[in-house]
Amino acid sequence: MEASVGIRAPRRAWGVGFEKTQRGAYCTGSVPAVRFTADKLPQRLVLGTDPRRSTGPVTRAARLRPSCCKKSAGTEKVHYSADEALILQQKAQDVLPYLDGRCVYLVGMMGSGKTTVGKILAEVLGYSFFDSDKLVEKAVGISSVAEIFQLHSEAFFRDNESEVLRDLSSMHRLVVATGGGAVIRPINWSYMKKGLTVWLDVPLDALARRITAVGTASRPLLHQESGDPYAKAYAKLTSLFEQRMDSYANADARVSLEHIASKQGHNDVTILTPSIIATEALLKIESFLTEKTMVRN
Ligand SMILES: Nc1ncnc2c1ncn2[C@@H]1O[C@H](COP(=O)(O)OP(=O)(O)OP(=O)(O)O)[C@@H](O)[C@H]1O
Ligand SMILES: O=C(O)C1=C[C@@H](O)[C@@H](O)[C@H](O)C1
Repeated sequence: MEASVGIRAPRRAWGVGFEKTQRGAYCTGSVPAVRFTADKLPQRLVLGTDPRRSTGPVTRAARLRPSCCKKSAGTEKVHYSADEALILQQKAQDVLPYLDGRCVYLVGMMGSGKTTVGKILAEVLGYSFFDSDKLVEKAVGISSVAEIFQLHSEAFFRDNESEVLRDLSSMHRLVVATGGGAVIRPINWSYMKKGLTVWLDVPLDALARRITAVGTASRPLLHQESGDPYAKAYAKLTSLFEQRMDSYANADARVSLEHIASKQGHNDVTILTPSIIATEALLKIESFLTEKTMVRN
C-alpha cells in the first residue's frame, strides 16, 4: 500500500519561480508535492512499533500523514533576490555530480540555521528536507522535544535520535537538519558520515540573540524560568559549545559566518542572509568533494 508523507520536493533542482513584489523580483521556493511510498521509508519510521517510544497507540497512517520533516522547502515560501537565486542554482548544479545522491547533514548549535539553510539547500539540490528532531517526535509519539525531555529524559531522546539517524543513513538525496546535540555521540557520526556533514558555525552572541527573539520554550536545554533570557541563553550556549566544539569540527565542511562576513569586508554576521550562507555551504561541499576526488586520482 502506498502512503504519502508530507514531504514536498522540487520537480527539478532549479525549482524556484520568480515573483514580483513591491521590493523587486524575488524567487520563491514553491514546489509540487511528491509521494513517498511506505516501502521507501525506513521501517521504524513507518511503523514505530516500539512500545518504549510510544505513549499510546499510534496508527501507521497517523505516523505517516503529518510531515515527518519540518516543513520542507516549498511548504513555506523562501524569499531571496534573483541574483542570489541564480548563484545558488548555479552552485547547486556544480555540486550535484560530486554529491552523487549522498545526503547532506547539517550540524551546529541550536539556532544556527540548520532548518532555514537546510530548506534552501534541499530546494536547489532537488533533495527532500528532514529535521531529525521532528522525526524523533514522530517516532516517540510526542509532539515536542521539550515534552520528550520532560516525560522521559535526555538519554531517552538521544537513543531515539541515534535510531532516527541510523534509519536516515540508508536513504539518499536528503538534506537533514540534525539536533544540536547529535554530534556528541560517536555512533551518530558513523551514520552521518555516509553522507556529507556540514557545520554551521555561528558566533554565540548571534545565536543567543536569535534564540531569545523566538523564546526558549521549545529548547529544553536553554529554557530558564527566570532571569534575563539573553544572558542565560548566552551562558548556556557557551558551556554547551565548549563541550561540543571538537565534535562539530569533525564535519567534512565548516561554514563560518564570521569567515563569510570577513570575506565581504565587514564583521557583522547579522546581515548574512540564509541564501548567502547556503551558497557558502555549497562552495564548501564542492571544495571538500573535489579535493577528495583529486586525492583518489
Ligand atoms: N541567516 C539568518 N539570519 C538571521 N536569522 C536567522 C538566520 N538563519 C536562521 N535565522 C533564525 O534563527 C532562528 C533559528 O533558526 P533555525 O530554526 O533554522 O535553526 P536550527 O539550527 O534549525 O535550530 P534548532 O537546532 O534549535 O532547531 C529562527 O528564528 C530563524 O528564523
Ligand atoms: O543542542 C541540543 O542538545 C539540542 C538541540 C535541539 O535541536 C534538540 O535536539 C534538543 O533540544 C537538544
